[in-house]
Formats: sequence, structure tokens, C-alpha cells
Amino acid sequence: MIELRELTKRYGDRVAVDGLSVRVKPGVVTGFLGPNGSGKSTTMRMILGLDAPDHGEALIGGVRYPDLSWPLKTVGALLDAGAFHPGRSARAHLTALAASNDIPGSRVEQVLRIVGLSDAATRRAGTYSLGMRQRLGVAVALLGDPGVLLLDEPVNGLDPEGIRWIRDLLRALAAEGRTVFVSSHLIAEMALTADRLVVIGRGRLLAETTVAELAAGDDSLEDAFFRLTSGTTDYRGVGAS
Ligand SMILES: Nc1ncnc2c1ncn2[C@@H]1O[C@H](COP(=O)(O)OP(=O)(O)OP(=O)(O)O)[C@@H](O)[C@H]1O
Repeated sequence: MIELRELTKRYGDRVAVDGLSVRVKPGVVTGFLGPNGSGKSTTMRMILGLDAPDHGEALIGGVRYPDLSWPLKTVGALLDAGAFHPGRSARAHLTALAASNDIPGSRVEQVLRIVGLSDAATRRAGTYSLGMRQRLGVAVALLGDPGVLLLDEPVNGLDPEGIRWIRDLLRALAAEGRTVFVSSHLIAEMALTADRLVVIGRGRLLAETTVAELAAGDDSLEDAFFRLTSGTTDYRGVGAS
């Protein structure tokens, strides 16, 4: 369970996250949706203790991230697919992380298998494609066998096979009873992946609902999303005609 209580973050006079109160439940995939700049990444960074809230708090299983004894065993995160030492192999990277987080070395081979990198485990991460780096990021998130998973835009830049792989994996992890919170600005992808949706605009909660409920009142889920978020962006294009 992830619980956000009046979570608020300001950058200068801009409010990036504005009094956000949400409960993200275990056993289902919860999609975190909002237009560009609506505060999704900032919220995730606060849950992970990478940014400090100006007000409110983010709790994982009732505990603030900085107070967790072994964070990787409680919450796994995928924020930035490129964040690996390019000269290190996937296996070396995971082995070092396991050693410093009280995780048995045998778990490294397990997660390499889960993400399909066993055969590429000795290659330097710098030679990996975007899809392989994303898989290594997922391996890191799963290393501590955590009950809570947080993924920020995990399908960005992936090919259709990679997108389907992430989707199936997230659904399987939720079916095991884990809390899975995944951000995206792609409503169509979320419709296929998520059971529940948290929608924000300008850092504020716009809807906390199921995919089915949100789609019910409009012609499509996309229409429902545009209706909810219209007026919450600072940019607007004009039609081609
Ligand atoms: N370090 C920072 N300094 C100043 N402003 C920031 C910083 N990080 C985020 N912001 C601002 O906070 C707001 C929310 O940004 P955030 O990246 O959380 O949104 P997002 O929903 O993740 O967007 P996207 O979908 O484009 O990734 C934006 O207006 C952004 O410009």
C-alpha cells in the first residue's frame, strides 16, 4: 500500500504537486496519469525520498521512505533507464547492489532470468539497447523482491514487444499481491495495463477510479481523459485544418 497525504511540492512560485491525497492498493496495477508537467515524476520522487515535500507525506506500508531499514526489500523503482555505469555488466551491477542491500547473491540470477537478460548478463551496460537498459532497470526494481513497485513511464521508447512484456510483467506482479504504481501520459496503454487509475492535472487529483468507470461516461477512455484534464495544461496546439 502507498498512501499520499496532502502531498505538496513547490518549485519557486510554481506548485508542482498540490495537496495530493491518494491510496494505492495492493493486488492491482494502478495507472498514474496526467498531461506533461502535471506532477507525476515529482510525486514519485517524493515517495522515494528523492525530493522532500513542502507539506504532507508519502508512506509506503505506513513508513516514510527515509525510515525504511532496507528500502530495496520494500519498494522497487524504475525512474531512469539510463542510470547505469556504462562499463559495468548487468550481473556486476546487480551483484554489487545485492551485496550492499542484504540481498542473497542467488537472487541476481533469478531477476536476470525474469527480465530475460541471462544471456547478456556479462555484457557492459553501455552496449545495451534502450529496451535492454529498461529490462536491467526492472531487474534492479525486482532485486529485493519488494511488495511495492513504482515505475515512471516504463514503456517510453520501447518497441511493441517490449511494451507488451512490461504490461504482462506488471499484471503478473500485481496478481502476486504486490502494489504496482505506474505513471504514463499514454491513456491507451494504461487502458490495457491498469485496473485502477489516479488522474492528476496541475498537481491536483482529478479522479481516482477504475478504467471501466472512467470510460463509462464518455465515447472512449481518451475522451474521458481529455475532458478531465482540459484546462490543466499550459500549452495548446491548433488543429491542422
Ligand atoms: N527540479 C525542478 N525545478 C523546477 N521545476 C521543476 C523541477 N522538477 C519539476 N518541475 C516542474 O514541476 C512541474 C511538474 O513536473 P513533473 O516532471 O513532476 O511532471 P510530469 O507529470 O512527470 O511530466 P512529464 O509527463 O512531462 O514527465 C512542471 O511544471 C515542472 O516544470
